[in-house]
Amino acid sequence: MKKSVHKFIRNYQLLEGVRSVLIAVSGGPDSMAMLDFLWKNREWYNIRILAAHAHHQLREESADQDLLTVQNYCLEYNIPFFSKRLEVKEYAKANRMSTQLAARELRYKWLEKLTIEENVEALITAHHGDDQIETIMMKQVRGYIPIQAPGISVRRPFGNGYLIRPFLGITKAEIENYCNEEGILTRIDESNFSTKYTRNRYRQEILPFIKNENSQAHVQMQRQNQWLEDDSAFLMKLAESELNNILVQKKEAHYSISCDSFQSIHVSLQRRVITLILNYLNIDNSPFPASVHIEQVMSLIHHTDPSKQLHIGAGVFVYRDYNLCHFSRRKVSHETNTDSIEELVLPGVTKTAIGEIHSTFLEEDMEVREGRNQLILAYDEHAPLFIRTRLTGDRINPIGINGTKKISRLFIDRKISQSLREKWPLLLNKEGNILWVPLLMRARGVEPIKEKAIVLTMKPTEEIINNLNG
Ligand SMILES: Nc1ncnc2c1ncn2[C@@H]1O[C@H](COP(=O)(O)OP(=O)(O)OP(=O)(O)O)[C@@H](O)[C@H]1O
Repeated sequence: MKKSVHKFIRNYQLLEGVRSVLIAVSGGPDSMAMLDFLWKNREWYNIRILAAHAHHQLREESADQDLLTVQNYCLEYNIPFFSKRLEVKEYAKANRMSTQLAARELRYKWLEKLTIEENVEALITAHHGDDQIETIMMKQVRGYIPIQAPGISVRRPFGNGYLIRPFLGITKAEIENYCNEEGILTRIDESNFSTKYTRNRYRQEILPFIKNENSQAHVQMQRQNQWLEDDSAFLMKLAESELNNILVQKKEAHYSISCDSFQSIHVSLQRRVITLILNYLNIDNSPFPASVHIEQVMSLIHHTDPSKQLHIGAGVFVYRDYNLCHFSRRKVSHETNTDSIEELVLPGVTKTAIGEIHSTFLEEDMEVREGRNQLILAYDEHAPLFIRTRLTGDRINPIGINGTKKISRLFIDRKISQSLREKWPLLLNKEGNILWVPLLMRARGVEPIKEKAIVLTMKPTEEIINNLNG
């Protein structure tokens, strides 16, 4: 293991020009091994070592033990040690996110501040080769924009310096062996075993299969990821200069490009140009665009349909005007309009003809009961969400029934009046699939993924309640 890590650090020149590092230590075997390894090799690399531990105040007793484990090691070797109690629960509540996400966000914010204050060139985390495999597999399955590398970066800009991961070339088993051999005291994170978290399911189900096929899969994936990262960085640079060539107009919330010029560049750069523009317009950094948005814009530009306007999400609209393609950010109305498609406000309240749809992020202790008036779904898979009224040919894959059902048939079966049928909201996901006809039917296969799930609740008007009861 020691040899592999030295080789990895040398090959990627991870500590070149680095004089001091801050190691993020949770108390688990990975980061304790990192602390021990770099401490014992500090003279070889000529680096100053500092350590930091974030106390998330979640599982109080065990979190105190985590802190003590790291603190004791640092005391023993006289390593400068920093720790902070982070208000994770409050932050999660205020930002309507899971406690896991909140802990990560707060931790990285604090660590970034520390690296700047302590004037260190690098933050070091102990992500390893197994983490790399899990991350790549999760991204492949869940979906990501394949113009970037899917895995964990060996090095990326962070604070005034870099975030570095020297263990990406070795496995968890190698790290555990190292801890045993060196007699390092470590803590076990119980949450690593719960199948409630997506990553743990991959760790338990997918990882053993891959390792059985090729015990060096982590080395392969690490290399592939690095090559993809280098290729993407190069192509993105090219796309930036192509964008300048095809740009006809650029205003604060508006970009116009020439379709002819766009079509003359390579398809690989076309996708990147669209991504660049959509990202420039995405001021609040919501998780967007998705690859499906890029495909939609590509087809808008290639197959001229002048009447077509795309609503990408985050208030960004794309439309054509002869040889021009316009990208424009507008304010999204919070009330639905019967003849257009609107993005659902997340989290928030959207008024519809039959009542209000309340959307919130799922909290750990929230009581929810899925039914016709409530839907829970995975944010990453489905958002942005849209609502619109029915169109001819609309169908849903109902839960509990094989095959699809016509929305028009559903309205007839449930004796919804003709005038209400025209106003009834339908909920669609980013791919345009109908997920929910509020109060009437849910689609199959929209089970929540606990990491970041949205709860949608329809609060119908009195009139609708009476109508449905009657
Ligand atoms: N409480 C903590 N305090 C300091 N560092 C931590 C803490 N928890 C995790 N880390 C650092 O982050 C690394 C990754 O840990 P883990 O996989 O649990 O975190 P994560 O939330 O998935 O992080 P990431 O978003 O970086 O993948 C650890 O090896 C360690 O270096």
